[in-house]
Amino acid sequence: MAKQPVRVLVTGAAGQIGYALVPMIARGVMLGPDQPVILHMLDIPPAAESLNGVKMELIDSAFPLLKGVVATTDVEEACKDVNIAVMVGGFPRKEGMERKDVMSKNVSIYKSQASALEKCAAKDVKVLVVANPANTNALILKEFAPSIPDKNITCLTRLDHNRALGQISERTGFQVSDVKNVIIWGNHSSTQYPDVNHAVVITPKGEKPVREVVNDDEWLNGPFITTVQQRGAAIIKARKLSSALSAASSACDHIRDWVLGTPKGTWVSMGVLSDGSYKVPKGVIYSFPVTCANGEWSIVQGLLIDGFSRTKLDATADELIEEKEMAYSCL
Ligand SMILES: NC(=O)C1=CN([C@@H]2O[C@H](COP(=O)(O)OP(=O)(O)OC[C@H]3O[C@@H](n4cnc5c(N)ncnc54)[C@H](O)[C@@H]3O)[C@@H](O)[C@H]2O)C=CC1
Ligand SMILES: O=C([O-])CC(=O)C(=O)O
Repeated sequence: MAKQPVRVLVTGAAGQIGYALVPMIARGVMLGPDQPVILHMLDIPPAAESLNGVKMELIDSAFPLLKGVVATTDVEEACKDVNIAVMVGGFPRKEGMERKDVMSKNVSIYKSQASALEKCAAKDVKVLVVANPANTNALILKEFAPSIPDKNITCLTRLDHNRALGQISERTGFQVSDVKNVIIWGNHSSTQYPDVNHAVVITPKGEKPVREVVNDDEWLNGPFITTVQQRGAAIIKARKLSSALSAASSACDHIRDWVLGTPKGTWVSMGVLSDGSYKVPKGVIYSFPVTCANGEWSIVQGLLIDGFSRTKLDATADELIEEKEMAYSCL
């Protein structure tokens, strides 16, 4: 029997991530090749014409899985009965800015859209915040949508996770699909900590630790970390626009693994509400290693954190606490 369509909201759908993301969703990249979808697209009134153009292109693409398109500038209409909400709407940073520099513009959007989601979305809606500062926007959304379960509100650090996999693949010559279990800890910002201490490469001789295969701790503890931390800025410098296709692709990875489960023996990175695991302060949305099954994520427990890592986990937590205070002062 054919599955019932899932309603997927994309906010900021007339923007550049939106333009890359909606065809991926309509093709089944996010929810699988047998899952029909109805796309809900929200943008602001000045972008209404452009949003309608995206709707026209979706119709013209004749995607077999796409069972309907709602394109609107009315936030409540956009949120009505949605099962999944990918929150991309907001202002991107420009060259020379840190992600928290767009805080005052973006957190107020997340406060008001939290109320619309709470009022109109399906009760078990799963929310992924992409717009920056992603962790803190997700936190604000959580605080102002108290009836949405905390575990249903997440932010995107999968792009950073995928960037780390890509760097290890480039360095070692192994396929990116043969590298697994890197971790992004903390904030989606330049303080994030890309950690390879538990990562492995699948080689013809079996699984080997990334540290052994790379055999260059100086690179792993220095340029590797800063390259991943600064990759967003490097893309902005090169494109004069922020990452769009990689952000869209990673957003699909995030939701797909959350809904359909992570492969056995593999974890991914997701920004989720801290429960105090790994001595991370409670009450911030922090990126952890997680596995997913039956539509729920769980933080991977019991990983050894050495002194170098401890300092880095704490520094990115401190920044999130500072961002939380800054966000409240903007509201
Ligand atoms: N977490 C991550 O890994 C990444 C996050 N980002 C962030 O994603 C966001 C979107 O980036 P782009 O698509 O490049 O920007 P963009 O400027 O091309 O698109 C943003 C869209 O949001 C719309 N918008 C603004 N306020 C809105 C509101 N209140 N409701 C609905 N829509 C609204 C704008 O009209 C625009 O169409 C930015 O905040 C960017 O920094 C970008 C890349 C990666
Ligand atoms: O860096 C930015 O502003 C956009 C972004 O979040 C990323 O590419 O990681």
